[in-house]
Amino acid sequence: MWDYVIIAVFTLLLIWVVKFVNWVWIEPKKMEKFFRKQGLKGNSYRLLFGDANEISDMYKEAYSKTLGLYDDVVPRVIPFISKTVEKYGQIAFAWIGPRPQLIITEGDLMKAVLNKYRDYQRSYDASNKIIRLVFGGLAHYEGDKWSKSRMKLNPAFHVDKLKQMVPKIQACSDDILNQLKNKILKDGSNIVNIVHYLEDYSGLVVTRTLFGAPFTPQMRKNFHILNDLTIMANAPSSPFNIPGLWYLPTEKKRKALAMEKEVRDSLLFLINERLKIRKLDGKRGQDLLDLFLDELYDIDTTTNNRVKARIIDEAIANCKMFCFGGFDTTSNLLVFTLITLAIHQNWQTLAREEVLKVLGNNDDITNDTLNQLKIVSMILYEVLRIYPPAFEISRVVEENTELGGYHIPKGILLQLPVALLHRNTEIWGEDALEFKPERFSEGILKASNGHAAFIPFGWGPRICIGQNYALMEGKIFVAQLLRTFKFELAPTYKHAPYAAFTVQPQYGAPLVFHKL
Ligand code: HEM
Repeated sequence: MWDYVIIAVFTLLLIWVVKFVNWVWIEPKKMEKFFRKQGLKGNSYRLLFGDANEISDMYKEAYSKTLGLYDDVVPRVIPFISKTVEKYGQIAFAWIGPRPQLIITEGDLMKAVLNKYRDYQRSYDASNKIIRLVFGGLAHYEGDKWSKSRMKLNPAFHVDKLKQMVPKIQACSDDILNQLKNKILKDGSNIVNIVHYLEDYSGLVVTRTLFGAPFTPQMRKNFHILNDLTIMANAPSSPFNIPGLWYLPTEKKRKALAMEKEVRDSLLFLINERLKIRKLDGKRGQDLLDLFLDELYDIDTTTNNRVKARIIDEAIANCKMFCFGGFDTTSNLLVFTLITLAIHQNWQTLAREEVLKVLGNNDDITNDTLNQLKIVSMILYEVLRIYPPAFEISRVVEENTELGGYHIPKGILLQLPVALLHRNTEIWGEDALEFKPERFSEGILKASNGHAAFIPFGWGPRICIGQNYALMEGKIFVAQLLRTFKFELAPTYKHAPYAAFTVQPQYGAPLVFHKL
């Protein structure tokens, strides 16, 4: 009997060892040979860690120094990717542990990948389990499930719906600007780190306009927890990328699950409150939260509890995703807009003149007046070009395929560094690294010399669902701020954009405000 047990254990161990050696050495080396045979270039695979140590060293080195105000931020934000492309060309391979990835910076290929959403899918499953705690719902669905869900949610961001939101968003922006004024009066100092105010602004806008809910301290905390989870997942040294590690009871895993539960419980409360109201007034289709719960209103009361639980679970996943999607991205677009306008005072003056001319003494902003703010739009576009909050987009190859004349096997991770495409001098011209909003004066296509190479919100069918909403939110805040304050960089400001999940200022954004 014991003989059989020993043989079984030994066989299992042997299978595991063979699989491990295959994963850690044979497969990566085979893949490297396959890539090189096709003329692709990249670092040689190094056992188990691949490029991980080099990536980690590069980040340490990049983050140890600050930049000059006019320096390019890419070598600091994505040091490994920018070096790899510099060394090996527009399509290069690299290693995340034993996992190969292809870095693609050629614009047409990037767009080809993003256009084919069934052939190249989101990489959340492939990345790590913490990411899955945040990225659920629409952003995580694939194929038909995604297209059905996207069709259902699109109306929440339709232009007519957005027009109706203008007064509500303006009210959010006024609330935040009042807080800023009060802080300056109370402290007697006009130096403020604007990051916290802009985070509150984007959290407030999402909570009020998409979920029709109050921005409670717990709601504010939810946005930050989701953000922290993505940073935890994305840390260059994160152990979560090692297969199997998630199943061990590590402290990091316990912490991540507890953080997610706090958000989940709070969103469940929000959903239950909405369901109570709907039961009383019977109305529906008011906002995004209603669209998440739509299916629940349609089913009859005899439907089994498992179906209801599934719908609520998906609504929570979507709430988390939209909280994450609409928070850090928009607030960092605004953070870098204010930093940039503080550096380029001439553009601040031009934008203020435009705002005062278009809005005059009217307190209320309308969709029409927003459309007339051409200079403000040009500035937001130029900031999105230089500091795209999502500085890279990734996909996984679903089936063996051909791309740009290369054979790419199933399962390969594709990295598409948006920030590098936005700096390509062949597309944008020799002044690509300079802040020049005037390049957008005749529209986006003209700015990129006819190349369609401006993709801060992604490209193709899975382009950001909230792009117009985010731009409107940004324009309203910038307009209201310019009517209220002049501002410049505080002497303590250090220019140090870095890659958390989005591009952020490493040491905050202290600005000096002068009331107009
Ligand atoms: C400046 C602000 C924003 C930027 C730069 C941005 C950027 C992006 C990008 C690049 C993608 C595509 C990612 C990919 O293809 O893998 C995306 C998708 C998405 N974004 Fe945004 N985003 C912003 C604001 C928002 C806002 C305000 C919301 C919602 C409130 C939002 C919700 C989403 C969602 C749900 C998706 C997934 C769409 C899908 O898969 O169909 N984003 N965003």
